[in-house]
Amino acid sequence: MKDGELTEDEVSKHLSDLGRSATGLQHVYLSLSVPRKSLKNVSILSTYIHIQKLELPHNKIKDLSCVSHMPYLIKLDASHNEIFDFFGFQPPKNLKEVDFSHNRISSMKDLSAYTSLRKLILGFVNLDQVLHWLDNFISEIRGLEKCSSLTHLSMEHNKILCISGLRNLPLRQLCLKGNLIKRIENLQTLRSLQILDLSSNRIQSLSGLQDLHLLGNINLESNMIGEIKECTHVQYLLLLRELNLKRNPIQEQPDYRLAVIFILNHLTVMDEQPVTVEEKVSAVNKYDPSLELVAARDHMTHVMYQHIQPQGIFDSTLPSLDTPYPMLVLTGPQACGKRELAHKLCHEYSDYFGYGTCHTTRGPYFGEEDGCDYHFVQNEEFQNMIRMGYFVQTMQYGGNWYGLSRESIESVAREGLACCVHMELEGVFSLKASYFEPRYILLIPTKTEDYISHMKARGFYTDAQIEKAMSRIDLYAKINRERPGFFDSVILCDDRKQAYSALKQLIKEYLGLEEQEKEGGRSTRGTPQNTTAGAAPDAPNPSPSQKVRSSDGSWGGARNVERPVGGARSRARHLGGEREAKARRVGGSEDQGEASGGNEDQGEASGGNEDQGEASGGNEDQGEASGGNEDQGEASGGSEKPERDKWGEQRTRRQGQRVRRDVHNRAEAPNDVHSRAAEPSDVHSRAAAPSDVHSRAAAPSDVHRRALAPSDVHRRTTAPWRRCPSRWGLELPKGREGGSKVQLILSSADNSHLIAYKYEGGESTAAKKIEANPTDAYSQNYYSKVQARLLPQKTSAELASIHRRQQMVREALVGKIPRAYTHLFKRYVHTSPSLLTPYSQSCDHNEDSSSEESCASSGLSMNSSAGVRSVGSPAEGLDAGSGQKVEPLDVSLLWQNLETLKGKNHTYLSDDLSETKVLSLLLITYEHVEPGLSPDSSRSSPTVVSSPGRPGSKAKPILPPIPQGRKATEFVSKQQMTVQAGQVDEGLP
Ligand SMILES: Nc1ncnc2c1ncn2[C@@H]1O[C@H](COP(=O)(O)OP(=O)(O)OP(=O)(O)O)[C@@H](O)[C@H]1O
Repeated sequence: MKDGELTEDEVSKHLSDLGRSATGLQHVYLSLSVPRKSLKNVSILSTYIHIQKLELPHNKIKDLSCVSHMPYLIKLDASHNEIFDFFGFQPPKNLKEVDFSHNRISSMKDLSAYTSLRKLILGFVNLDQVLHWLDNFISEIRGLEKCSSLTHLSMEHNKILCISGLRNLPLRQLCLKGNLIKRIENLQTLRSLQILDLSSNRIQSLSGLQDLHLLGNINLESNMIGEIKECTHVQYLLLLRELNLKRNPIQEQPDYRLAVIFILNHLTVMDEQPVTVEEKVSAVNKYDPSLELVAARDHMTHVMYQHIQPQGIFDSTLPSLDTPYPMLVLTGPQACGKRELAHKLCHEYSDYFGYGTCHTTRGPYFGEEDGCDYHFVQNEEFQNMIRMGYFVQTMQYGGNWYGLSRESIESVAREGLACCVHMELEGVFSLKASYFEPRYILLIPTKTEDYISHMKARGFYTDAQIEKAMSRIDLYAKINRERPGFFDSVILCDDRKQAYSALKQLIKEYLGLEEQEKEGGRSTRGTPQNTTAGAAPDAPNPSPSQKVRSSDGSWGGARNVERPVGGARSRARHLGGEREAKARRVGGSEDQGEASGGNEDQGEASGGNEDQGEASGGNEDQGEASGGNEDQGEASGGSEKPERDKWGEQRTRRQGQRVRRDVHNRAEAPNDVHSRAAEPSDVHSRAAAPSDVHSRAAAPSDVHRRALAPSDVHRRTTAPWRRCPSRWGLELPKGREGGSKVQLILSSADNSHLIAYKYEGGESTAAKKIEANPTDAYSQNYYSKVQARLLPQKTSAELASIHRRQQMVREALVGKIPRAYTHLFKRYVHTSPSLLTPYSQSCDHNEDSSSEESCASSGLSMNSSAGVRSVGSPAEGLDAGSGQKVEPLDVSLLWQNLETLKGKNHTYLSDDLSETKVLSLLLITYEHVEPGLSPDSSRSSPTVVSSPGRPGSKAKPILPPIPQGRKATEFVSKQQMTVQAGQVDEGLP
């Protein structure tokens, strides 16, 4: 090759692809490739007119005019040459691919004649001069407008300053790498673009790509993209699979990769690394966690900090197995009115509710008061509070932190009030993870225009905030739709007044205030069902659409339970002047009158499960039991409020050691006893409201549980919500008249059956089988919850012990076994055979299990009426007994308590005991108050004997045997310790 001139010999060596000419008349070579020959002159190629593919890369060619004689040329590679003249030849008609990269082309020209052009490579067209003459670079894309077939354009490493001249091209691949482009622009018409390389430019934003829906690969390496949010510009490019953001400032963002993967969740390759499934899951969990996950994290955080920081014991709100601290949570989207409603409610029902003030890091709006609407704190302080474990839950909303502190709740609880708070959905989820068990009311707007205009009218919110709040309406609706029962109730809040009425109605129903109001208007009391249907006179009936009862009916359940209690109380209060007058005569105050003679107290004392539980389980409750629980507390403290809060009764209890002192009140006020007994109206009123007594007595399980959790008894006093568990409706046996005190309860395993009970006066009637209301999901859930908590805690030894004791109780009751308890029951058999007779006979004749259980009951009954406390302590009896080593199990205490019933009561036994498995035994005795009864005898304390303590209680399920000769008092107190753990023994004899 001479002077870089291409010769015929050279050509002939490099020809290839023998084929037919375009005319098809002759055979010709179709391809010529002469690379790296330092060719300068290729003019000889003018004679090779049939060439279709010409490759002359890495030569020194400056002139390609020979191509003008190649009409059939399809592909031209003239890269790495020294060509100045851009397309300096006549356009071959079928020219489809041209590579002019690495030449010396400084500007583009009109290529409209090259209509067949599909691929044009113009990279590094001015490489040699890059550093010298900016003017000689291609700085602008132009001349391609008519290249209607151009699908591939590469103009890398030029000096293109801005993207232009590509309008409506059918480009599928575009490479503008290594230019000076600052902005992605003018690409929106490239609808076919699939691969875009804009690497090594000065691009700061991905804006401009959002319409390129076929884009699958974007290379933006070595640019100036700094914000993760830039990725949102391409997040709706659903075909985008590969993105390269290497060497961009964005890489320094924390968790950059996860963040980008989260936004662009269709990516399969990112920064030239495959995106793994794990990364995608982590990204979602990090940036869009489910509400449950948020709640769990929040809860975990607070639990952890509560554990690692020293904490005061907030006993008022401690979790209790049966009676969680009462809380009301109003939830709903921002500015739906929940805060306003919460304030209003707390104001109007200030005897019941206190506003739980949350903390927030947002600044106060105009008119907001620190400590009233929120505790406004700085972010630093808030974070510190989190670390100190002060919060029950927290949440970030709109860039601000919100948190409900334990102290906020506790300060309300200390007042003896239920805590009313408002919060967003995440807060609800978080609270649901905590030990609190609030009632949740969803306030939801349905008229979006009104909602928006309300938010606008407040003037606090940006459009984005309004939009966010709006979007959350759907979230609330979705949760409500998909999780029946998640909210206890739903109130539409388009109209604030109506919403408040609906809320009030719910609250009133729950509190039983409606009942009381009705009772205020008429002396007779409706059934719970009657009152359910009725609306409060002063509250407009919310339309069904406004008030949606939760699927689990928990409000309803609560309501139905509450009413009898509230009704009884109000009835007791309404009972009238005579009793009050007497009470005043005797005790100097109405409250004393109530304490000693009030039917409420009687009802509670004799039949009230909770009060029995309290009575026997807690020191203060003993005071209650013997003196009329709350009323005596009040008696010594002052007059009763006209409409005293049930929940507020705890205040009375808390306030008062006086309650405990009242243990003696009765003894000191025997006249009260007389007045009480002398008031048949009381008894009758009670008889007239059997469900009242029974609703309370009918919850043996309640007593049972309470006895299982003696420490809870104490805490319960702070838990006005506690009346809720009395959901086990007990039907009063027909034919009973007069007498009302349930003396003895033997509960079935599932607590749904009352097996035997006993009350004073009236005719003998067998107890009815009582089923827990199956529709009361709350009860069912509640009970299974209790069971779930109890069961796993029992060791096999405990279970064996329980079983053994149950067995022994059964056998002892039917007089079959001579073991540990035998002597106890023998004593009773001898002391009170008359009551036993009919049952013991039936036992003799019937060996089957049902009769055995019947006999068990009868045995209990017999025992319950045997022995009088004053005769001798159980321990004495034990000591004097057979001398056997006796386990001081519940039954021994049972015996002790049975003494109090000696000869005073009739016993009624279940007539369907065969159906009932006696798995737990409860004995509840209350002092027997009868006319003429001596103060001393009436002072005997009620006691609950129960099966083993619940996990966490101090009660040991299995007690050691009593050493021979142990004193009765020791034994008793030990036993009671199991029930009354941690409680002072005030009031106990
Ligand atoms: N501790 C909390 N946990 C979760 N959400 C909370 C908490 N405290 C307040 N919120 C909720 O955060 C959202 C924002 O509260 P903020 O008080 O700033 O809003 P607002 O415009 O006054 O609306 P609202 O009238 O609903 O309170 C509200 O929906 C509020 O109920």
